[in-house]
Amino acid sequence: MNLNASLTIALSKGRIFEQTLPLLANAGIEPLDDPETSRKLILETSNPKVKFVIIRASDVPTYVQYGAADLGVAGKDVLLEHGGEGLYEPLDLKIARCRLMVAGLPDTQPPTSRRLRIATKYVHSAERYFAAKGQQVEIIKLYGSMELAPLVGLADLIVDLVESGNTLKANGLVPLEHIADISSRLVVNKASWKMKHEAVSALLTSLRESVDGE
Ligand SMILES: Nc1ncnc2c1ncn2[C@@H]1O[C@H](COP(=O)(O)OP(=O)(O)OP(=O)(O)O)[C@@H](O)[C@H]1O
Ligand SMILES: O=P(O)(O)OC[C@H]1O[C@H](OP(=O)(O)OP(=O)(O)O)[C@H](O)[C@@H]1O
Repeated sequence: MNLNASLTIALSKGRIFEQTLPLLANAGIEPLDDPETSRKLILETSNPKVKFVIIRASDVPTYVQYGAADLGVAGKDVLLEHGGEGLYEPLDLKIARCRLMVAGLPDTQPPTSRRLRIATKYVHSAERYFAAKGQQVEIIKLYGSMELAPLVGLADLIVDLVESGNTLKANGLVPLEHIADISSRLVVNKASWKMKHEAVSALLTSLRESVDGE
């Protein structure tokens, strides 16, 4: 792909990097270093006009919103929390698919003397979900290992991602309510969309062809 402008793409290590790589490779973009072994945070690629910045999954929308990256790949869960300000979300890459769910111990009863406590990393999504149901809850913000919270009495329920269900099962929890289907999306900085439209469109077209299997 012959680009007329340079592009910076924000990616997170792990499943998003691994699953985005084949799509970018179809567009002729391959990293010159492996982020799993290199400590570099800026990776050059086989296309001299394209570089990757390697950041935390939940930081991707922020980098793209402020134009520190032109594009990024972020889970819909992360985008729902961020709110999407300053971003376009033109393509569902259909990778890193899972569900955002309410889960808990199988026999969970709503408490009578206090609000239901929900432990989650997804504070905004959980607030919106329970508010829409007209249920008053207390949200407890955690940064990981949500599955532990009901086991040690920190919360009644959790809101977390479920794929195979193995993590819930291993901890004696069950999925209870489905909040949203999640997959990763290509996000584009609104200014880059205008100023670098030709380059962004070329990449978008190529990624769309890969996703649709054309
Ligand atoms: N078990 C899973 N199966 C499929 N997709 C998942 C799963 N867990 C997370 N995802 C998706 O992949 C994205 C990246 O997840 P990853 O585990 O790499 O980052 P994280 O550890 O959740 O984020 P951070 O480092 O910012 O805390 C998530 O935002 C979500 O959209
Ligand atoms: O239904 P499952 O297939 O078991 O997947 C669900 C698990 O996957 C995610 O964690 P992940 O493995 O990404 O670890 P993390 O805490 O580093 O995000 C999520 O937070 C769940 O714990």
